[in-house]
Amino acid sequence: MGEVTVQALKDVSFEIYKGEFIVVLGPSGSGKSTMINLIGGMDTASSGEIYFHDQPLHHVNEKTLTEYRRNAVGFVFQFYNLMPNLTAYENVLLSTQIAKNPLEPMEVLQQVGLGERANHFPAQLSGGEQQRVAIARAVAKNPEILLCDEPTGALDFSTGIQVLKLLRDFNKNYGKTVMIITHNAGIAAMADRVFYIKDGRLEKIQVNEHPSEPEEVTW
Ligand SMILES: Nc1ncnc2c1ncn2[C@@H]1O[C@H](COP(=O)(O)OP(=O)(O)OP(=O)(O)O)[C@@H](O)[C@H]1O
Repeated sequence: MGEVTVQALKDVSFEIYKGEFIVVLGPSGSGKSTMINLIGGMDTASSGEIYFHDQPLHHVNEKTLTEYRRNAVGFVFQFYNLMPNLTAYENVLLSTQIAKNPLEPMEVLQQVGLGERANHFPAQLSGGEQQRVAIARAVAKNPEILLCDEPTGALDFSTGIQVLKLLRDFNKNYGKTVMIITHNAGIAAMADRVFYIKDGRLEKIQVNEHPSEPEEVTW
């Protein structure tokens, strides 16, 4: 930034395995979003290496990154980012139209409990319902990795637990990798592994031998 150099991540090195449920915890500004954006191919690192299976994501062109994002990655954001002028169904449908091996949009909407609300626009849905549409949209692409940036940050406790349950179901039922970044230490109990980020460094990785069920999580 002008004369100031901000190093968002430093010496960070780790592997994520297929089907893991990872929670990344850290204070504001510690580098969590930067990490998830690098893994999701939304940002490129100024140095270092990132691989998805054997495919490098560093030093690749925008077309390769676009294909990677399109086929391998689903994103869930804190503030849903739904298209306001499309219905719930159309929001999900749109993402399946660019994916290689998508799931049936209506089936996924039913799985998140919104089959009856498919023809409603985002403004006609509550925050929790909008987040469920956003999860359906990400899941319907059938990605290998689901990256979630503060997915429960704007929700009340019980709606947050419902959303965590959906993310956990996707992880368990489809064997997909889920990574959640959050300030909320309570969510860490659900993870197979917890990454603690501080000042751009990966301070510690904690392994949970017995991850909690979403219903047991509290904050
Ligand atoms: N585009 C950018 N230009 C300059 N600095 C940036 C940029 N993006 C992030 N940073 C800085 O990099 C550091 C890490 O930011 P990042 O957004 O990854 O943190 P975070 O842990 O996700 O924070 P929060 O929980 O508040 O979202 C911060 O110091 C931030 O100010």
